Amino acid sequence: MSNDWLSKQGQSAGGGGKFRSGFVAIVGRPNVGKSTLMNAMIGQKIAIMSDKPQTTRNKIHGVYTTDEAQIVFLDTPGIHKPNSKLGDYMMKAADTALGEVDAVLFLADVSEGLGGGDRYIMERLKAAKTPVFLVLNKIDKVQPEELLPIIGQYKDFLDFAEVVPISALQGSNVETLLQQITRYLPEGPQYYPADQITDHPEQFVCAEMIREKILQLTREEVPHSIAVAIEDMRVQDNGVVYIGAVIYVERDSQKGIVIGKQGSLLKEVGKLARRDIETLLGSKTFLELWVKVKKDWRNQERILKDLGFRHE
Ligand SMILES: Nc1nc2c(ncn2[C@@H]2O[C@H](COP(=O)(O)OP(=O)(O)OP(=O)(O)O)[C@@H](O)[C@H]2O)c(=O)[nH]1
Repeated sequence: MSNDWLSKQGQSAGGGGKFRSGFVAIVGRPNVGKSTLMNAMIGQKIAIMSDKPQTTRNKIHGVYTTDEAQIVFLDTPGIHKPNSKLGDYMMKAADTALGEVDAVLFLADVSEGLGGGDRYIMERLKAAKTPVFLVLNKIDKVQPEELLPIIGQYKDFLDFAEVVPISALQGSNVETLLQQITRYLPEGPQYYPADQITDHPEQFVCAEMIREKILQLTREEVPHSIAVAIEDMRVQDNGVVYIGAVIYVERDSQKGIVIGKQGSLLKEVGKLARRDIETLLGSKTFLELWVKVKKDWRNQERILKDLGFRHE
């Protein structure tokens, strides 16, 4: 099955004139709101969101298109020091993203203050030749007069091309941010059709939606050792999309938690995920879920590749 099996047909590119386009990376330590911002800008749920750190593991391209410009966003994995092979993959993906872009959005959580994680990332950004924006998120959590001194702390560390305070959750200043980014893009073609919001295969997005529901419904320490693989995805004769997905956990005890009493938790995961997937695909969906134990999958290269983690 090809990856773009559900992709919409391309539209004609955005003509000549002064059309601007380019690639923009979003970096920031875990939980600063990268996925929330991506969703606020693109206006559709494409990146997994949770209140647990380090859940954005793959690069997700979100594409924002207007009559004048197209911005292709790379949602980089949370940058952190690698402690397993999975960490290695994340670091490489992030570095690749930084080398290819027209601008970098460094997202920071204004309510948490400048921490070691922020410094670590800014240190790496110092080497970047591309303009770096300081995007201070979660301004809804602080008083306006607190903002300026905080901005000062960050500016002492790095020379930012622009500073834009926002609330991704409430959508404040997100429009301004998009306008500012557009000013930094070169003249260029429309890379993607206007109705395309992500160039990731729908399979990946569906798997992330399932993962998101598990994270929401399990309060235990299970989530970090969970991966979801879509094994089968096809349109049936009756027009219903069939999806078969396997949830990988590391231990039998985790399997029990994910399944729940008499399958209750898994059933709820399926119900909630199906709702989101139907909205994404715009068609009725039949979702079947299995839970399998794969010991220490995070350190097994082959399984990582099967699950779609790749060096590029
Ligand atoms: N109050 C407030 N909360 C926010 C805002 N933006 C994001 N959040 C919350 O912060 C938490 C983390 O947001 P995510 O978008 O998942 O963060 P992330 O940076 O993508 O996290 P990783 O996937 O771990 O890299 C969620 O609970 C969001 O609802 C904001 O502007 N204001």
